[in-house]
Amino acid sequence: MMRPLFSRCAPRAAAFVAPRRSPLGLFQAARQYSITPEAASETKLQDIDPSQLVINKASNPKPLKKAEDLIFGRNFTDHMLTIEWNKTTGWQKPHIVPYQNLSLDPATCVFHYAFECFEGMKAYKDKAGQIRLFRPDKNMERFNKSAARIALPNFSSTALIDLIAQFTKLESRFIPEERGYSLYLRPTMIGTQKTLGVGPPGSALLFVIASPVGPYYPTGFKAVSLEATDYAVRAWPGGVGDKKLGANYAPCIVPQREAMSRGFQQNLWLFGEEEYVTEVGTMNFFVAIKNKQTGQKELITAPLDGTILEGVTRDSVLSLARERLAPEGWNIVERKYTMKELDEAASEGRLVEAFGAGTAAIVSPVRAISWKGKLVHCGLKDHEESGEIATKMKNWIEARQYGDDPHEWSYVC
Ligand SMILES: Cc1ncc(COP(=O)(O)O)c(C=O)c1O
Repeated sequence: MMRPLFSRCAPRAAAFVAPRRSPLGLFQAARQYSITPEAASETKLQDIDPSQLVINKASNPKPLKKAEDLIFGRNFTDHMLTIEWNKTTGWQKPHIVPYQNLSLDPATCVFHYAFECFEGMKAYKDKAGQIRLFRPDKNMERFNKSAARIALPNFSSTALIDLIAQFTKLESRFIPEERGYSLYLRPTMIGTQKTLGVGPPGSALLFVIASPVGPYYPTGFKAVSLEATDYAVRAWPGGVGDKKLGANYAPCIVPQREAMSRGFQQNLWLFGEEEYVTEVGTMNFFVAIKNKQTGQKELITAPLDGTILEGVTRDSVLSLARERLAPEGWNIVERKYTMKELDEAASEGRLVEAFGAGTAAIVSPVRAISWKGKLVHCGLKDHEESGEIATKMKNWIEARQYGDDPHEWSYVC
């Protein structure tokens, strides 16, 4: 019988460990993650220390699934990375243990008040067989921001990247060699204190699990159609829609199911009376439009105003567009735009293409959007499944993920 993971969980009286960061560093961390100086003082506790990693290997390695049988998020590797935290001593020794159930008291705060945040990132195998993480620093930055917003502890990004790299290397046999395959990594943090009192958790667990995944479009791009949701909102100014909290996701399922029941693959989230376009399902959204006045081509996406997730792919698309499309005459714009504006551009033949952007698919071309009872066509011809920019972006980003285009975004484990 395996030892339950939480036998180590009770806070212990331990020696005080001197802070690693200067007081100025602590203040800056507090500002960066919008946490109070009191919360920042928690960083005086032990930070995550990769040199203390304890590895307990699985005695029964799992048989590998055939690459073509992989279903997203259904199969998991042999191990998991776990790191416990408590408010008395901070982060404990990291462990890599056999993949196993968690044992939690029914009164654990995560079950009652949703103290949970997570990340979604991928590891790729390059032609030389090396394992590469794509922009893990971005995921760690967002993970820390999400955790701080729900009173979970922060940690050193570089320390967790180091541990995720070690964990990923240990699981490398699960990453198929073929192009398009990868290992989806799910860093997760939960509050583990046993209490029904509503307050900051006194203990937490950070764990990372991994699931081998195949190409999102095994037979090439398939453009999707969307339903604009006008009866529910995903996020609002001052809310938490820009954080990757589990609590943001469950309420999105019903509108998504509604859209699917009417034959649309995803729903498009609008905001406010103006019906600003924000995100599509669990992806950021881009549109390419010819400007009405100047005729200039513009690649537009909603700004980071707190109502959309700060997607790593969104940032990659913007950065590549500024590097490679701007010199060709494209204007790259982060601004608010409305569904009415899209409809007008479509009816005047100025809507060139639209696509979602996220880790799962990289880009997801959009054929049409159902809005106020009509279909807004997004520029694809009937026989086309992707526009030019979506296709280029997928190729450019993939080249960096798989190391064909060596770049600092790719972290060799
Ligand atoms: C709501 C939401 N928006 C956007 C994204 C895209 O983010 P990323 O590019 O970091 O995967 C995600 C990804 O999980 C998401 O859940």
